[in-house]
This record gives sequence, C-alpha cells and structure tokens, in this order.
Amino acid sequence: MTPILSPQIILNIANVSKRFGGLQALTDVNVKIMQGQIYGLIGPNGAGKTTFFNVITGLYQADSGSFELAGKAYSPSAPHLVAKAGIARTFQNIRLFGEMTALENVMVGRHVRTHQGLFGAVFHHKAARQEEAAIRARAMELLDFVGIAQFAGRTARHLSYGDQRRLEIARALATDPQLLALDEPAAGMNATEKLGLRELLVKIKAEGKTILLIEHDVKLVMGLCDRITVLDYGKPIAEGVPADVQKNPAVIEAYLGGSH
Ligand SMILES: Nc1ncnc2c1ncn2[C@@H]1O[C@H](COP(=O)(O)OP(=O)(O)OP(=O)(O)O)[C@@H](O)[C@H]1O
Repeated sequence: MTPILSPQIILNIANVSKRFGGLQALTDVNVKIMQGQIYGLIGPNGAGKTTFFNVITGLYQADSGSFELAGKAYSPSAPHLVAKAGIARTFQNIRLFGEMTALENVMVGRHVRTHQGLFGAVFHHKAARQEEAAIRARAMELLDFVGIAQFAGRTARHLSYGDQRRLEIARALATDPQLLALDEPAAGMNATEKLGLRELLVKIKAEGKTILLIEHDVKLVMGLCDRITVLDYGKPIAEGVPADVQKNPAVIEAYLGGSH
C-alpha cells in the first residue's frame, strides 16, 4: 500500500514583526504555505505587503520572527542566501538586465544553482563550458515555458511590458525555487496581459510549484489563490480561502471603510 503523504509545508513564517522608527510596519504576521499552493497576500496601500516580502527575502532584517523553508530553518540575512535557500522573487518595479538578451537574463538566474557560478561563466573556464551549454538549454526551455522563446535574442528592454514580466518569472524559475514570490506581477498590465499572466500562474502551479503572490487586483487574487492572508496596518486581519476572506467584515471594512 502506498502511504498517504500529507502535503509539505513549504513556507512557515511565524510572528514576524518589523518596525521603521516610530512605525510598526508588521506585527506578529504568520504565514503558512503548503506545497503546490498559490498563496495570496493582500491589503490596502501601506498595509505592509512589500515589507513582508522584503523581510522574508533578506532585504530588510525582521525585529523578530521565525523562518522555515521546506522544513528547514533559514535566516533571511541576505538576498543571495535566500535565493540559494530556495526563494525566488520578482519585484514590483521590474528589475531586469535591460541591455542583456532575454536568454542571458534567464541564464543569470540559473547560475544560482550551478557549480561554476557567474565567475566561471564570465571567464569561460574550460570546466564551465559544458555546464554553460546545459544552462543555455534550460534557459531556452524556460523562455518557451513562459511563452517568449521567440524573443530569446532580443534585449530585455525591447520586450513589451507583459513580456518583461514573463521574463522576470522565467529568470526566477531558473533558480529552481521551492517558493516563487511575486510582488504585484499584474501591476501596469492591460486586461489581455492579465489574462495571460493568470494562465501562466496556473501553468506554474500545475508543475507542482508553490507561489506567494502580492497583488492589488483583488479579482485576480480571489480567482487564483488557494488561501489568502489580508494585512491592514501591518496586522493580519483575516486568513483563509478566498470565499471566506471576501465575506469577512474586517476585510470589507479595511478596503471600503475609507480609513486609508
Ligand atoms: N524602508 C522603509 N522605511 C520607512 N518606512 C517604510 C519603509 N518601507 C516601508 N515603509 C512603511 O511601512 C508601511 C508599509 O509599507 P509597504 O510598502 O510594506 O506596504 P504595501 O502593503 O506593500 O503597500 P503598497 O500596496 O502601497 O505597495 C508604510 O507605511 C510605509 O511607508
């Protein structure tokens, strides 16, 4: 008989707090994300969503809290160590290497997981060449997966906005993350691009990947996420499945109450 395995907890964040001077940006935030979920983090402007992202990915140091990725404690002390531990992220404002090609951008992401690292790649050590070919092939696969293989040789800054977002996601996927953390991926997208993004996220989930999503587009979040945490003034005010969160009076008040 095959044992029934309970799904693994990919991200387990407990009691995270962060203060900026006199401003308590996060207060005792807990987030538990299971393998294969799309998990949404929403809240009005200034609620602390980006701060939470920055804390779990090592850009800001938390004042307190515990951090576990796939069952192992990790210390979000520096972004490159967090990437190595297995969290890949994208940014609210796209951060690509604009003068590099789409393919090169993804290859850079892949180097997080290789033996030679960027140094070997840049200086073309003999030992690096074979690995380089594998990295290139994998990067091409990922460009194809996100739907922009035809633009592999185009410089990133010459891609359309929607395709730049896809490229960022491909670059993040290139690190083989345990968790893909997307900071407002639909920001600035038109309706067609949003539809395309939605399809892409469903496709990534179908591959068994786990996604943490910050998003302002509540409709997109409600339709896509398995579970959601709502922050307001840095505090979690609701957690649960979209249908319940949507009906929660505290959530309705936070969004419509005019306090923001
Ligand atoms: N580096 C910082 N220094 C001081 N205050 C900060 C810093 N970063 C964020 N804040 C403050 O912390 C609070 C939470 O900001 P944060 O950007 O995390 O919110 P958010 O939910 O991501 O908002 P938005 O939806 O507008 O992006 C805000 O009051 C913001 O002004």
